[in-house]
Amino acid sequence: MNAITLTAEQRRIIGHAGPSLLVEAVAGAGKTTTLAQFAAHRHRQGLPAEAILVLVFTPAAEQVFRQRLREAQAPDGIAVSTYAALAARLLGQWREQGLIDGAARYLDSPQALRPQLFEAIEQAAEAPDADRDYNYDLTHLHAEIVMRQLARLKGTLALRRLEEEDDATLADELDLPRGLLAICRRHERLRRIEPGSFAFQAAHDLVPDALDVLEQFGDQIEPPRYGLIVADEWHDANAAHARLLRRLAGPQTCVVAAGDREQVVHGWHGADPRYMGEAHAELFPGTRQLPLTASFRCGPTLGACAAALTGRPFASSRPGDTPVLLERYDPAAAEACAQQVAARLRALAGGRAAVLADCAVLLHGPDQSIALENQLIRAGIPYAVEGFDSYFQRVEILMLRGLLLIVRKSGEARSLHKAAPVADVRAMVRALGLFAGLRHSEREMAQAERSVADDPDLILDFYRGWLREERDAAQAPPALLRWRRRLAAVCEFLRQQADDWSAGRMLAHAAAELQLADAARRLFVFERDARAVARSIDGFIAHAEATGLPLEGFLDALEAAQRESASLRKRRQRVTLATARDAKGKEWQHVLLPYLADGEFPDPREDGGEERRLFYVAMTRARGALYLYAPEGRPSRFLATLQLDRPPAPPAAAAPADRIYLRVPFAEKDEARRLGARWDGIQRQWWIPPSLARRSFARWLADGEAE
Ligand SMILES: Nc1ncnc2c1ncn2[C@@H]1O[C@H](COP(=O)(O)OP(=O)(O)OP(=O)(O)O)[C@@H](O)[C@H]1O
Repeated sequence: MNAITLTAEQRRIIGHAGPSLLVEAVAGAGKTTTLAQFAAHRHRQGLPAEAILVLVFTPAAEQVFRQRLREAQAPDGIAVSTYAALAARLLGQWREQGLIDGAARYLDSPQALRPQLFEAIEQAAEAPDADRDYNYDLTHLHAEIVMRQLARLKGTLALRRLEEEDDATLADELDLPRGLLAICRRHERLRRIEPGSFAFQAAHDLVPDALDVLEQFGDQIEPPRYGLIVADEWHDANAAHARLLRRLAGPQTCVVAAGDREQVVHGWHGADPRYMGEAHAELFPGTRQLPLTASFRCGPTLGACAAALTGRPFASSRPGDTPVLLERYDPAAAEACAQQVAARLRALAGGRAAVLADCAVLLHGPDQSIALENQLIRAGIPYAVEGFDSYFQRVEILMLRGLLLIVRKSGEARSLHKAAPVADVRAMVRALGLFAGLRHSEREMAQAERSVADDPDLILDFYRGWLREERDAAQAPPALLRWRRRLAAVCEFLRQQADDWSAGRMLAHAAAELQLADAARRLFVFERDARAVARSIDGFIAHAEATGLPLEGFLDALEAAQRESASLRKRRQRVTLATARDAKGKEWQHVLLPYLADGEFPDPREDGGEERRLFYVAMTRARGALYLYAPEGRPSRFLATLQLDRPPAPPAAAAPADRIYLRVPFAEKDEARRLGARWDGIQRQWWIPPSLARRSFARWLADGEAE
């Protein structure tokens, strides 16, 4: 990238010398760029790289920040970390030093946490003071509710109060059932043996645990001290993040945070937009707020759409426009949307692969990728899948592929090795075992995978032996045993039809008989994940049906497509396929948003506000143009909000970069207005142009700014 010329606003931020600074700005206004330049500038002024810490929320944001640091020619030694990774590292160090107990087991997925969730539910149900009005179900849905509540209570630090306050008072205050709070308390007792000693930890425990240790053993621990801590995407901070940041900042630390309230997409873990305002100022008294007024990324037309969506002004300083184009597709035609997306990409690239590298197709969820990947493969368009697995490798698809391998009349025609790569055959064994709820040890599972990988025809033996045997009948729930028996019956039945039925028909039969959507619910704690899996299964079946191929032909086609996909994904210049959530902080010249249908985006089962913000994040990733794809008849309701039929936006006015912002208390706003100050709706601050005499506004300016 060419070196950028920093604006006066950016220079003012970078030159900030006080202890704490907060920047709020719309998408693409240069927050990350300016923070990276800030760090580079401090380093050039003599602050060692090791004294600088950059904190972000996701590995994807970490990647973006490192890139911006390189652009700012900052040294490699600057640490960029997620809060969770930092907390894990600190906990590890304290364990090594013997300050805290070393036994904590890390549970890396909601599924892995499920037994503990169920145990807490059971314990709470059996307690003498159990809430008679509460339903202590041992179901996936209930586990999800508990898990979400735990993440939120931890993120907001309300869980700590459970030890000190009684459930009834707290339940009233937090507007939660007393039974649910009691389960959360049980769970925390199972987990936290004593201060500094944890039986197990999930991702949402890491930051609150590190904070607890810091607060409880503060006198024995010397936390790492930094000269500068940079907090990007600060709008996603919850109370635990904010307190950890406060603890890490020593008296000499400069804390610089930036964010955009309209981009909060982590409400589920208690993200609190107040940290973009009054709560931040409470933690870091004397915080200075400085603005970045306009988006460098999104031109006026896209800016006007963003403003219409959010109800908040969106200024642009991009020299060119970012047009927004809407294409309709026929929802009755199976792959129409994916075909139109592929055609657009082909037209954009016009044979130049480099263009593709600056294009992204952003999805609401990974389950939407099947038709798209197939179209890209057919059209020979190189692509990369970011943040989720290509559909060939997803657990539900591996399970269906395993099922097809079981029911084919194998052995005679060719080896199974030809039907799928060895690594996939192993993964299929694991996926089948997962869906069937097999409780084999890791060692036994690995052995089964190895034998099937050595001789893939053994998949049949695996199925006959393990899937049908019932040696864990005593522990397995009866519904699961019934499901396994049904699976065995479906497989036997389908083996009889292998010569006559198409692969699509077989899969549709299996999905209906085995109620695969419900089976997915058994596996996933989060309803959202289970729904995505169910939709992905539907997508795969629709694809198989659309090919009309018999089983062997379909397996051949699948294998060829997978080979082609692997080779396309190896190319250097390729289109990015990602979810809107994973696209946060990134940008591309062309952004395509497919499947903007009613019921898809926004998903009516998700929080409406968060879905709108997710849509805002997705659309504001575009620099050059944004392409929207909506079905005829039932488009996403966000499209109407965008007011796409307004006349074209005028070219961007020059960046209002030279505004001088004032700190005017609410009671003095009329006085400021009378003197000529103007209101900036984005920054929610009063400002004056440089042409006005600053002396008249001195009381609202920082020291040194009034001259
Ligand atoms: N002074 C400048 N002149 C020109 N372009 C700039 C300038 N500062 C930043 N940019 C460009 O603006 C674009 C957006 O920058 P950046 O990603 O830092 O914005 P952001 O506010 O962090 O965005 P988001 O809110 O989406 O995370 C990038 O392409 C960046 O290179």
